[in-house]
Amino acid sequence: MMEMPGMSDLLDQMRSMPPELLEQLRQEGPEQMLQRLGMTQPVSDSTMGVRDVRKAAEVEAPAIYAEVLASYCHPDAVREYDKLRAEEREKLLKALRVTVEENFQHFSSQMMQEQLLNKASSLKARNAVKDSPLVRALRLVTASELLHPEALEAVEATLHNWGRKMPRDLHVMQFMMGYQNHVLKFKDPGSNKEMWTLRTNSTIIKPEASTSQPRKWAQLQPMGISALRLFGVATGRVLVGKLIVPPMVTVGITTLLQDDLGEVIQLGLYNQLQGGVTGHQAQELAEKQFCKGAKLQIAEPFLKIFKDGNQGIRVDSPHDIRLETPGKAGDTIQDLQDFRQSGNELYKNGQFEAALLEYWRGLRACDEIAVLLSNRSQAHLKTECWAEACRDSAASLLLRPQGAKHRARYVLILQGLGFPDLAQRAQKAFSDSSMGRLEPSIQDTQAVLRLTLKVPHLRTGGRSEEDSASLKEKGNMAFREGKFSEAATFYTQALEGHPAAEEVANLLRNVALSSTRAGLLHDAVAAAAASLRLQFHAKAVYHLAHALALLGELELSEEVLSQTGTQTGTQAAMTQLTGEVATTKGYVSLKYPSEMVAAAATMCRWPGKFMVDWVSEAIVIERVARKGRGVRSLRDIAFGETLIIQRPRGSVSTDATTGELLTSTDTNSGLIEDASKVKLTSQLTSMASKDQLLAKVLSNLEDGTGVERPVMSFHSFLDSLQASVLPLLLQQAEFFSATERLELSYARIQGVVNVNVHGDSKESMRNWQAGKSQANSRGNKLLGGSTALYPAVSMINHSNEPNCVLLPFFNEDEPKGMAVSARRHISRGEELTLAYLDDPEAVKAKWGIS
Ligand SMILES: C[S@@+](CC[C@H](N)C(=O)[O-])C[C@H]1O[C@@H](n2cnc3c(N)ncnc32)[C@H](O)[C@@H]1O
Repeated sequence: MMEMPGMSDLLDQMRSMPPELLEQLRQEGPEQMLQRLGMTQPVSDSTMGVRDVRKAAEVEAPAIYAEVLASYCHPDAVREYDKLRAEEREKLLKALRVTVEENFQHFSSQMMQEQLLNKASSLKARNAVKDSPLVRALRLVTASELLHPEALEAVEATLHNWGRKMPRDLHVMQFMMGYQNHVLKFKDPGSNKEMWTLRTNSTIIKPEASTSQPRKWAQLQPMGISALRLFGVATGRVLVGKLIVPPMVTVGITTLLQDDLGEVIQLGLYNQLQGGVTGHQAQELAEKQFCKGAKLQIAEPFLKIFKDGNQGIRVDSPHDIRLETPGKAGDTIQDLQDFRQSGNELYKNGQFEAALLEYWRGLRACDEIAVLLSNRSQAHLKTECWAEACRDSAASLLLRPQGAKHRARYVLILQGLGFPDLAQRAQKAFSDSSMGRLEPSIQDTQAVLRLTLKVPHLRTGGRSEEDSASLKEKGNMAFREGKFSEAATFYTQALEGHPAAEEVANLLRNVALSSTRAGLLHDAVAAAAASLRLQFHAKAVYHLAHALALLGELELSEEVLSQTGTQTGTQAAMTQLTGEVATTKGYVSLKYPSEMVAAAATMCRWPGKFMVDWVSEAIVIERVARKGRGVRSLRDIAFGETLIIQRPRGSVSTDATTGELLTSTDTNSGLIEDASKVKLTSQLTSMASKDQLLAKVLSNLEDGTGVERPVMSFHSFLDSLQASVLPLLLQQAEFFSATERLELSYARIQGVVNVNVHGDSKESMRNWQAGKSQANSRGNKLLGGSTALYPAVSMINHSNEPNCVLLPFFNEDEPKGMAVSARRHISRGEELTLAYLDDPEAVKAKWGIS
């Protein structure tokens, strides 16, 4: 990946420009300014994909690029081409086109900027360049007057070694030179790393099957680098190697992998960092996760030629790699504190998923605490204190999910509590049984939470003088003698006296907070509840009540809050939370009154902190002729009635003037996607590999392939309590049976994003907030904007004369949520519709809807 000159450079240059030139640029507006940056292609201005662009160029391009290959590239590359099958040749020529077009834009923009700075007159048209294969290739997409001879020469120079296999040492040396420049810029305190322009090209990615079944790693046959075939997927094979350089990050991670035979190959790893972080923020994270020395397995690798001309493997789906990072996972107090600190740093940067990984790495090393909790749950089980037993058992499973004894105990306890369906589901999840799916009723899950969370949180009593190990031994002895209550008391004392207990409770509280921020609400509940089994802390109660309220469990949240009492420092926050939960409960019981929603929409501000996913009982998802699924009314709906309230299930906002200008181009379609959409796709891809609930929601959304998705209840599209997550356990794959786990490919998620997300430019959001325009008259998002997914809202089909209206709510410039209201009376049985965009032509181009 090549790094591009920053937009900030241009802005800085503009400040030092002659006034008349500056005025000329201002008058030209942002579109032209972007063109001067070399972005001459059309921009995908909103939410869903554009279908046909540059068809003429598509027809002529292969022949012209075959000429480019023969005229400018090394004979080795031509020989490689000759060896390929027709469809692989086509891909090679497309890869060449990506290099030519992207490098040309890069060099042109560099020259344009230099000239802008040096003399205004250079903006005028220049002499025509001589005809050549390269010029003919670029004329397919660029006006003749924009072809700078210097830029053409620079592109030509980059083609000499394009597509050739490079000797190992040269490859490493070239990489390290690039890395040093990259890191110097990144780590130089003088350079403004907030302002980088980052480009990626997604024209040639691995063709992926649309299956969402987990990959069977054990069945893959190992292979070496020499067995890779250009533009082919090594089906049924796994490449194993070691990373031999530090990672270099722009949009994806570029690094080098060496196999057992000492051969080296470049890797382009996308969507692999926790939370789908990209850009400069990702460098430190990548250095941690993809450090030199890490062992990597790549399933069914795909070999291509990158934009920089190097051969290499591109990986887009997190499920395609397995990584073993060297480093500690110790359980000393210092280790735990280190994990907490590094997690906290990431949390401060807003990298919640990455922070969670650090916290969990620490927590998963806490065997002794897990055993004590498990022993105590066994003691409670014997005395049939099921609720206590359940909480301890779940807490121990968070620390040690694979422990067979811990798992068996959890199943027994659910039975003891009186919930055989839940127990059976847990049994299936833990035994990876392929027997049919079982989803217990949501009422069962709610009931277990009500029972278990009623158990008072343990408050630290007086500590015993004895050390934890001998107290545990005493507990074991009491247990063997059948004195189960006594055993439980000894285990409690052993936990209180354990040197790591406080740190584990701290880590769990941090998990609860980060999980809430990352939208992993079941995880937040589980972690907060577990921390309270080790130590009473008002903050843990707060996190627990907060996550429950966001899940829509308002009464349960109130019950938890009522158990707290007061604690200095948190009382104000608790009082506020209690008030907010009560207010939200009022809104829900009144079905979000239309006056309240309308008043909030006028101000663009949602009253209070909470927005809880909610859908009116008046609407239902059904199959609709020729539209897939849609939403229908079950009764007459009054004008203004609120129908859906939803928080985004993933949302990204960007501002190119204060941050990165990140774009992704698809040379096939000629589209440039903006930063917020590129980042959201990456975020959802990474998150869905950790979060089974999100994976399930995404797998049930349309992805543009024409495959019919099942009719589901609205409930399954809401971020609310879901019965598929076992009580007080996590929404991560390890707590779901292998047959139920979903592994969604990047291509699938990209399709879902194209069809379903809502996006807006910064400019249009501000106008909307100032009451100046409609929210769905989008502007250019390249300079800044937001993209978010609202799964329930995206069930509603489009109409040019819609009967519903979308009301967006913002928190500063971040989308906070969406309301759908009736914009006129809707009769029973009518389909609900929204106008995706105001312009019918744009709707036709993007969704093919006329
Ligand atoms: C955001 S989704 C709406 C829900 C979708 N029908 C489903 O089953 O998931 C957008 C997609 O729905 C379909 N669609 C929406 N409005 C339509 C209309 N008026 N006519 C035909 N298809 C429509 C198109 O396939 C479009 O890509």
